[in-house]
Amino acid sequence: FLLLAVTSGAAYDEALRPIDRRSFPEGFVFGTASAAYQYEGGAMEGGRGPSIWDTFAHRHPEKIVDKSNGDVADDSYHLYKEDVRLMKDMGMDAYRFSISWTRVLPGGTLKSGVNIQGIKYYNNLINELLSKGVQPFVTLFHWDSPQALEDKYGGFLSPNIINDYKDYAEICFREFGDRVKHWITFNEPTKFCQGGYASGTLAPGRCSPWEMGNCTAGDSGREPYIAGHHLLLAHAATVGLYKEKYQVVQKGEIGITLESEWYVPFSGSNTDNNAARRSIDFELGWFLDPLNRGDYPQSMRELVGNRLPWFSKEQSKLLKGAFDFIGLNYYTSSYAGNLPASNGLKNSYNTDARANLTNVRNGVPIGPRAASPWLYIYPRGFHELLLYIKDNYENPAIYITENGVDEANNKSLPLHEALKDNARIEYHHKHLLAVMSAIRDGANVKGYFAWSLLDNFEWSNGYTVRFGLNFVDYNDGLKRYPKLSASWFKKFLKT
Ligand SMILES: OC[C@@H]1[C@@H](O)[C@H](O)[C@@H](O)c2nnnn21
Repeated sequence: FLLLAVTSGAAYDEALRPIDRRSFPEGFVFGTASAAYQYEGGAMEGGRGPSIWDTFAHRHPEKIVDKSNGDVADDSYHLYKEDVRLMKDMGMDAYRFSISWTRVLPGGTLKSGVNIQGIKYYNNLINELLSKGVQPFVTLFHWDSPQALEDKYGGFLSPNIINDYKDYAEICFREFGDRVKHWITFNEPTKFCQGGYASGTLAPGRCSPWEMGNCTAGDSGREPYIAGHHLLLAHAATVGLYKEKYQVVQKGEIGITLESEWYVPFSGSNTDNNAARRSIDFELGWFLDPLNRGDYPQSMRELVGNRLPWFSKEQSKLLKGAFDFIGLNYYTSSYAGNLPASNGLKNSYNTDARANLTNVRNGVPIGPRAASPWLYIYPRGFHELLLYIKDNYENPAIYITENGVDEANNKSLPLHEALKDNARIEYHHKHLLAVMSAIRDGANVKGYFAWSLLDNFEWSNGYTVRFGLNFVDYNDGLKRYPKLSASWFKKFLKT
């Protein structure tokens, strides 16, 4: 027992104990994840309307490292059957994908008309998945709001988005809910609000003049919180609709995908410990506190003050417990040090937490760095984060909806070399061990989705990094080639 206790405690760090799916609870779901704008392509095909990402990538190619966009991406709009074959071949139980709001409602609103070709595409994808025994996990919003609503009333900056989002969700419940039993309302609201409205590095690319995003408009100290507030109200309204009108008949479950890093205090000082806690509050608690207890974290109330909107009593009630599960995306961890409150700081979500975040302490990185500059490999953080959620948020049911690592898109590497992604095998192995040890410590984790099935359009990094278990040859018809990690998962999942 002692040996088990020792290995289970630090297994994800040291000994890479051999594991397979039988190391996880019966019924634990394994899958891969994707997103519409990053995979589908067919941006102007099949009646699809423009999203804010179409506008952002075309209007600001300078904001994308290789000036690329998602017009074609992996062309899953045409190649989805090949994608399903790959996941089936790995032995995956499920596939998490997102629906493009503007492929279903090109003008964003119900009144502007439903695009039958869009409904047809998603029916084809869902039916193909089910025919191969793969469960669909559907994200309704993965950052690609309708441009028409951005133009009409500023998208998530307006409360009008609440009803328009709810109408869009209801179309999806009605058209696909007989076969889709796992719904995710939003993907990573923190990243969407921070990237879209504080730093301006993601669509719609709004920020204050002093931020790095070189934006033409925005207010980094207010707009992230306004957008996040309306997103939470849209989530609550949609969960209420699903539970009232669809869940009893369709017998599905609904949740939201949140993301968080783990934060290690830079030093053992109290001020650094508090900075680490504030960092989690501003990243995870921003959305998980309202869902758990009906209001934002105390630290946000104190530090953001009158820039942080209030919930009415009724809204708090609608929000509290508005989920059957929490989707959690984990990739990396950082050191957090206290950032003394100084008058010189201009209001921005990016500095409101008063934390100085770094990945290196005294010259030593927290872990090996992947291709993306923000991704340092620290599996221990996954274990700590899962236990933190268990202990501070009443142990909610959790699906790991994304976990993964990237390598650089090295165009001079011959194909057979590019497929040797041993670093990705080690990453997933160590992070799966971290999940196992968290489950052993009582965390209620129900599934794990690797990001990502395929190499894809990586937002501001374009196609310069590769996150896929399967290689996509962008120079030869977007052909897919399983990397070594795909074979590793095939063995891991084989029973
Ligand atoms: O950066 C890799 C991936 C993106 O490709 C996903 O779209 C996004 O949900 C995410 N969140 N954290 N990391 N990721």
